[in-house]
Amino acid sequence: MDGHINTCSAQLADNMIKAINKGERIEAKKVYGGFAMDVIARTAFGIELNSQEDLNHPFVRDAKLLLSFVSSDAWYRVVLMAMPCLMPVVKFLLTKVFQLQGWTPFSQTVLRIIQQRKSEGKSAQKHTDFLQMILDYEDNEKPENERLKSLSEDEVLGQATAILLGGYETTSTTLKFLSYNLALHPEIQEKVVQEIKDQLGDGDVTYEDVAKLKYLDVVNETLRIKQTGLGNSDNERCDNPKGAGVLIPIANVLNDPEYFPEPDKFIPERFSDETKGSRSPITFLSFGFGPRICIGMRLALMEIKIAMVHVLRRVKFIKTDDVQHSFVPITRFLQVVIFVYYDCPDDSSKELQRAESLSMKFLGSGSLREREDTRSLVWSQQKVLLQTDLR
Ligand code: HEM
Repeated sequence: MDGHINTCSAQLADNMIKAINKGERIEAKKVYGGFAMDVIARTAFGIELNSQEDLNHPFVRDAKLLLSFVSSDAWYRVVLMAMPCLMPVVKFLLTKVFQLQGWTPFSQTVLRIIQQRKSEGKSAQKHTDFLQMILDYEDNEKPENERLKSLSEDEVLGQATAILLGGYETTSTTLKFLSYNLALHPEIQEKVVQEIKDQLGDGDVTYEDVAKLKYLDVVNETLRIKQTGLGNSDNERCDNPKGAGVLIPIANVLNDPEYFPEPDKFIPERFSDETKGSRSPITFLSFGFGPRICIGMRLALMEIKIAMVHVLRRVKFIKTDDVQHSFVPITRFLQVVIFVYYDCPDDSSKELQRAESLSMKFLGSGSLREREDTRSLVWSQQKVLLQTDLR
């Protein structure tokens, strides 16, 4: 898998160099979005593409359509957040009237790949992607009673879609803000570059190499200061009313001075082994916590770090005040008006109760604009134009 990520990262760095040679600024979300799409296409579906250059590839086109359809600005998500009781009406409209336009082309693409893999028979096992891993459950040669339950086509499709939806926006937005923060803090950028020089050679970056890059945990500080997720949930352990949505605004925990002194400052050393060890692990909620923690966390961190190594070996991010703010839809603000908060039963873990009380502290104060969760939604809309140069 790290081989696929290295290939995409090298493409990413090449594309940045092309922009630099043309004297252009780099629109961070565009290049990192292309990169995240390429990594998902290769690691999850075994499709080799360079969407950073070829936006017309059918996989990219279908995936982008689906992503726009399920985006958190979508009208039906806002309606459902405010009025979950309207679920049957929205479901009817989406399936019968609007025909799930975004969903159909993507699911057809994935179903085509599944059929092709099935027609390849045993030789399909040469594919090393996520889709093949879940398809292989069906080919399990163990005795029937020891066999893992094989997944239906719909389930395979559902899992594949979850990977696309979970891995695209989050990873590309994190890379966008990481680059932005490194541009704002040249001394931190140089420390990262020095660590890469000291710890690694020039070639591809392996999983083991990534573990050597301690200071590159600057990624975690980026996730803390400009978190990409709005909330997390632990439905299994909490006693929610049937049908209730659960969102824990993680931003207030990540910005609580009790755990992260001077929270508005960008200080990667907060994530050094010593400092990290002195905090409860639940204070870092960027990937969630507990049984529903992000399943893509390790992949995301590896992907982001490998990308940064390839880019920072060749490219320098330069400080500029020119960050453009694009239009923030009103739906984004509406979304944060409603939170259905859960009531933890007494037997839930202490950590969860702690997170709850931190969240309540936050929820009880401030105007809508000051609320951290609103800030995180606005941040994810920001367009960042990076000023770069050859290193
Ligand atoms: C920086 C990148 C990422 C961040 C910040 C992030 C964050 C999160 C968060 C906060 C959750 C919710 C956890 C909860 O409900 O408690 C989540 C769930 C999830 N993430 Fe990620 N994620 C990232 C990357 C990825 C990637 C690369 C993938 C897939 C390859 C992925 C797949 C998923 C899936 C499938 C879930 C749902 C898990 C479940 O409900 O059991 N994520 N992620």
